[in-house]
Amino acid sequence: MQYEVVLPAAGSGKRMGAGQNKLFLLLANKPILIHTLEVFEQDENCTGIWLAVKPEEREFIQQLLREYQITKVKGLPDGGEERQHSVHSCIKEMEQVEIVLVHDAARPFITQNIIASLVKRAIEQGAAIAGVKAKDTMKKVKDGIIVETVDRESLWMIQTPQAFRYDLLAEAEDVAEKVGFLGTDEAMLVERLGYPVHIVEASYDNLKMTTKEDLVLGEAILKKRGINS
Ligand SMILES: Nc1ccn([C@@H]2O[C@H](COP(=O)(O)OP(=O)(O)OP(=O)(O)O)[C@@H](O)[C@H]2O)c(=O)n1
Ligand SMILES: C[C@](O)(CO)[C@H](O)COP(=O)(O)O
Repeated sequence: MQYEVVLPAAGSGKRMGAGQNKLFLLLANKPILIHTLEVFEQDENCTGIWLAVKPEEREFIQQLLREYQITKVKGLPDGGEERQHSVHSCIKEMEQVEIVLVHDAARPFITQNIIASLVKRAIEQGAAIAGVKAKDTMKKVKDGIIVETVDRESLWMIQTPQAFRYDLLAEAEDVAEKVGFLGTDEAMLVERLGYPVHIVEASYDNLKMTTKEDLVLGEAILKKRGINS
């Protein structure tokens, strides 16, 4: 059940509006980035971590890794213009492993149980991603007017981790780069190859820290887990 994980951490946090990389913001007095890293550092099945970082932030992040005794990081490749490029830079640098997970560094509430379910399914099926069923009615809108209500029963809100056989994801990333296809998650790149991607039900707590409101929710999730500011 071993795997290596790619954590894209080279974003700009525009929607957070913090004026800095949102991963450096504190939740319960610890950087968001460290919360996420500690889940994988403490997972015995994780044999390596790859962090895509902004060059100008590399030294600060390396300092954080030392301060919080994160020992599994194998590389800190340069992030790219888009999230997909940041992930691809890690995939190109790492050596072939059986299973690779891609997980947003901005999702600090992931649990080892969900990770284990994803890795197991990826070993069985080749590709498996985290998600939760849509709770709200979803509609397509054009020019401010509803054009379609989408059947909610078939809708899932997709998260990370996304787990793949390494060679499958590497091929999908290479093909996407070659044809100039840009997706919002890794599964899209594998789907377009015609390969079935399986869903694993995760948790509504597996939030991505995106806007300021998420920080309040994040503190509440940590408090629920007995981790207080
Ligand atoms: N070029 C990019 C863009 C995003 N990310 C990472 O991908 C994850 C999910 O992206 P998102 O939540 O969109 O982060 P940002 O791009 O920083 O946010 P925004 O879109 O609000 O600027 C984050 O951990 C972010 O650091 C990355 O490594 N490289
Ligand atoms: C990969 C992802 O987290 C799945 O929901 C999401 O697409 C990332 O989007 P972002 O805009 O790059 O945060």
